[in-house]
Amino acid sequence: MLNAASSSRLPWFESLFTWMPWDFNVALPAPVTGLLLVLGTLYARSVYSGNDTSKIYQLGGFSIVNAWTFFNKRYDFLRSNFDKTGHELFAFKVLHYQVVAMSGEDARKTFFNEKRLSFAKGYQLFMGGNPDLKDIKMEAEIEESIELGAFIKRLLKIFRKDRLQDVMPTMFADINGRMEILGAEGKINPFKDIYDLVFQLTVRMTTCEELATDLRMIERMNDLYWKLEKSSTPASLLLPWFPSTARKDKDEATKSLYDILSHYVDLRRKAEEPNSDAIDLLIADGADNVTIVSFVLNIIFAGTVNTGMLASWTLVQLGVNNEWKNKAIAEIQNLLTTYPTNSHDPIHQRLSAIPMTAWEDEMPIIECVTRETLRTIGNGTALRRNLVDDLQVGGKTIDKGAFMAYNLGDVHMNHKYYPDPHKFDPNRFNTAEENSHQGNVPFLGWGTGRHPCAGIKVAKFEIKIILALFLSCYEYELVDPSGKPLKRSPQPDRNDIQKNRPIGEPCFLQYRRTKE
Ligand code: HEM
Repeated sequence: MLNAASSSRLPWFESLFTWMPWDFNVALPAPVTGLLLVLGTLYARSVYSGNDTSKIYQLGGFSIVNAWTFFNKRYDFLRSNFDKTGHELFAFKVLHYQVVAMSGEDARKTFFNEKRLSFAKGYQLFMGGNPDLKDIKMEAEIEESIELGAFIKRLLKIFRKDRLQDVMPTMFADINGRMEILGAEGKINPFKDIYDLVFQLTVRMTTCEELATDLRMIERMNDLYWKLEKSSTPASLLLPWFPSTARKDKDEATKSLYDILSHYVDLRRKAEEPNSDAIDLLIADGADNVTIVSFVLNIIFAGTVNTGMLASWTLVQLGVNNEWKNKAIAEIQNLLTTYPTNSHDPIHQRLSAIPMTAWEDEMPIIECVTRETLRTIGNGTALRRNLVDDLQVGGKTIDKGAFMAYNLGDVHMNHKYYPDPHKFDPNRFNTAEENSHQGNVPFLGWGTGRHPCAGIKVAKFEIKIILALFLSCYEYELVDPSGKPLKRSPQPDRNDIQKNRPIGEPCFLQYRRTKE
């Protein structure tokens, strides 16, 4: 018989199973509780035991616990174990997979520069959320380097400077359209509304006019991406063969996204006149539907997640830093004066007359602000897989097949490189300051070494045009859910591996339109 006195819950034990596909959240009889306490103690003892100093420090513990914390509390798991062990490398098991967590300068250099490490295989297992047509058996196996190379070649073609210049007025019109819906004053949640806007802009740049103007279809696609994110649980990623609900949701969402995009590709194939939209360019290159859809799905994922995150956080930071907000506004005003148009035109049209070169090279203030924002929030974990036998790091050997994890916070939150690292201070990146450090301060927000971000130009461009229009047309401040102004920006949830949203209650931008 179970009653309140004879049963209890063990939070740590429940936590082992919250990632499993079945519900284990039940009250336990006392004898079971006792047994679990013994097991729990054994587990705790074994966590840091039995290490050979010539080898990489091996964490003990149940691999299932490591799996759970590595997925759900990744940042805390890595940082706390570096602190506890005092080692620059430590290894642990996630199920039967060996993972080596790395920190320090030597490890960083190997991690980002060693050509025998696989980028794609690193992310495949431990990062979900992106649509993968292989899940629905719709992609041919191609050698990774060829596949990645072809992907980046297409990406650079779609995002060429002249294409961005051409599409700029339409993008400004898209942003303006959304702003008109917002009305003269109100409150938005940047982590929803700015994400949605970035999603729409990315669809605009990577698909075709027919889809980019169908807001209901864009919303449907956005919902499907959310479904993908939610279904990226440890169980669905580590046990893809297990028929969990999450796995089913993931496959269904991928299939629906495939069907939607494939429909638009067919539509463009049948069009009488080809145009210069991205899908038409890909068709003209001879790509089949699976290749086009796979490409577009991945770009929308890469584009929306990171760009949405950075655009939202930059607006949040400026919402509590008036000094930098005013400097950014002055920079935009200055560009409007340098590239004059009819001052009676609506502001979005005047901004779209600024040439691409100016967006890239003539906005040093906004560059510093976004870079500092990225430093303070860009603390995700980069992943690789070792494909060779004898990879040496710091005199220790990393086994063939092992996964490797490097958290960007190792640099971005490091007092050695960035004193008072939690302080938001764009001055760290003004050119004179950077020169005084002789370029020795590493910055990993856009990656480095063999896999630097291929979308950096387009991401920066999108963020700048959103900021330019928002800052030019609205007065705004950061407020809590009750509308009370916030003095400080919230902290990002560094364990939120998908989107880095704020910890705690949501924050809002309370705005008032001041210009048309
Ligand atoms: C604010 C926005 C963005 C940020 C902060 C960002 C950040 C990064 C980082 C840190 C890496 C390196 C990861 C690693 O070494 O493991 C990376 C790589 C990459 N990013 Fe971005 N990214 C952003 C936007 C984009 C966009 C918009 C695209 C595409 C449209 C994109 C495409 C890529 C690709 C393809 C790679 C891999 C490059 C390669 O393997 O050589 N990114 N990004």
